[in-house]
Amino acid sequence: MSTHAAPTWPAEFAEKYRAAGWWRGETFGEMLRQRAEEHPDRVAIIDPVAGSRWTYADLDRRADRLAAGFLARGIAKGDKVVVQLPNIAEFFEVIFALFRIGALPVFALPAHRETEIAYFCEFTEAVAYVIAAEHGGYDYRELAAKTRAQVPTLKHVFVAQGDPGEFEALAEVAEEPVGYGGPRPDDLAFLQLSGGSTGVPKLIPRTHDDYIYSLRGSNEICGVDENSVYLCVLPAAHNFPLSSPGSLGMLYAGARVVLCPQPSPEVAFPLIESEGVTITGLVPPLALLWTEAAPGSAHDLSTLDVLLVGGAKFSEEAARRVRPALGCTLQQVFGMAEGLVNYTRLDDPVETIVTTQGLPISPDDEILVVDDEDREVAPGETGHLLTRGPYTIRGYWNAPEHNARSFTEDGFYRTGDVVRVTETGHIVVEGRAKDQINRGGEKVAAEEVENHILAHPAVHDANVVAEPDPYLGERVCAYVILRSGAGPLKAVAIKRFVRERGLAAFKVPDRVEFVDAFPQTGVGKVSKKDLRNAAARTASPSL
Ligand SMILES: O=C(O)c1cccc(O)c1O
Repeated sequence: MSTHAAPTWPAEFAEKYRAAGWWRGETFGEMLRQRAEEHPDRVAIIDPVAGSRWTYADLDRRADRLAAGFLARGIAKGDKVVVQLPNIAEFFEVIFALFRIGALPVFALPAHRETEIAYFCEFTEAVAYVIAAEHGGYDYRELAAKTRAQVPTLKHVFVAQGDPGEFEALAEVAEEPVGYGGPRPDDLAFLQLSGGSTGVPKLIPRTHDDYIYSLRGSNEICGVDENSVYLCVLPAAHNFPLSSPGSLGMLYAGARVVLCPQPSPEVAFPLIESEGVTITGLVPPLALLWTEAAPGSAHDLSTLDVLLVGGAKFSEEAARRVRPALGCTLQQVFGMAEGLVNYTRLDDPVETIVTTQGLPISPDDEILVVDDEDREVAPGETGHLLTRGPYTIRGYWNAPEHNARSFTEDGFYRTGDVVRVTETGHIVVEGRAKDQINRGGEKVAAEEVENHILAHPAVHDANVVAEPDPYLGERVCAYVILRSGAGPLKAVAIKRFVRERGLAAFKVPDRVEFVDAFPQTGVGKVSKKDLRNAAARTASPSL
């Protein structure tokens, strides 16, 4: 059955999820077609910068025409297309065009640079790359030129917005729609990025059936209906704003998405007022900022019903301030692009909302909390979270060795999170076992950053750990041992070196400390725990 380059659900699980009604045989392409037939004139996407308000009929027609243009350029079912776009309406036009023909978007973030983009393109043998000409003061055409020179499979670069330069403008690609055989519901819909803890990012294969179920489940839990208006504040391709319940949840419900070009209260609050936004999702640092700004704001935020906060730990004190400041219900969300998503429920008692990360979406989400030997801990005890279910992957794309470590033999995903489950079944995140820094919701794999620092000719060894930050929660701290004989080096030289290797800015160490040796554990391994403690002791109170 499977043509996936990744493990998928065993037949008996697939049958169970279909019989339970979780997988309903829907695809994204058909879903949009249905919505456009049901309510063609309802507004689907608002892009305030471009001034566009696309109805469901508009989005449907655009996706069809672009799909035809992609097909005419030889982009076919199963092909990979790296999509790196800011929060603009074309993001949806592109991904629905790809969904329709069964080509797979690979969701890059605007913050990714040469190293990441070249890796995504090479690893997936991408045939096309979609960018905006410029965004946030950065020229993506230069990035595309470098990437194309490096990746032979990459035949097309499409520029969705701005001067295309040497590349093809997306607006020129559209053609009269043609017939095409779309994907099946159990085919892959796209590749999402893992927060990961390994040297290179892992790719997460999601199917139409499984992802659409997570949208339907999220919509129900978050009270989304056709009157909802979602403000997409975080980068649109991120799993959280895409699906929890996110933009795709809105399109599933026949609701409305307002694209926010920038997350500051100065930009977001006027949009909440003018568009009557009812629901949005933020990472904790932004939730803090909004909570501080709202009481003094002249803007009417009264339409806002629900604020989802997730991506990193949200402190109880900050959580308590959300309703008084913003006048809306807080919903904590603890999710992962690999699948499992937990929400506090809208009618949970306040104490539950401010102290837990909620309950899974599905009755068929299986949760295990285990010790270091994979034995279940006693109820209420803290341990490693393992999970399996109707929208949690059974393996990363093309990564058999990594999969053997990240999944148990019976298909549970090792999340790397350390949790406990309360008597009511609510999950409380207590920490993590994976070697990762959670920088305000952006997950940074320590090993990936260490590898880049190690490439510096003067560096003998490097260890990267999290240090506390009052705003981001955590930031990236690198401990570096220089080679004997290497001249003195400044911290900025390491930072610049890493940045110039073409790494997303959020991965560049915030602090670099030079040391003569690393603390060791009893068995002589580097003690990251001691390094984290040292970093915490010496961290400056703010950036
Ligand atoms: O990846 C995440 O952090 C995340 C957070 C909230 C909701 C999600 O779906 C997520 O994937």
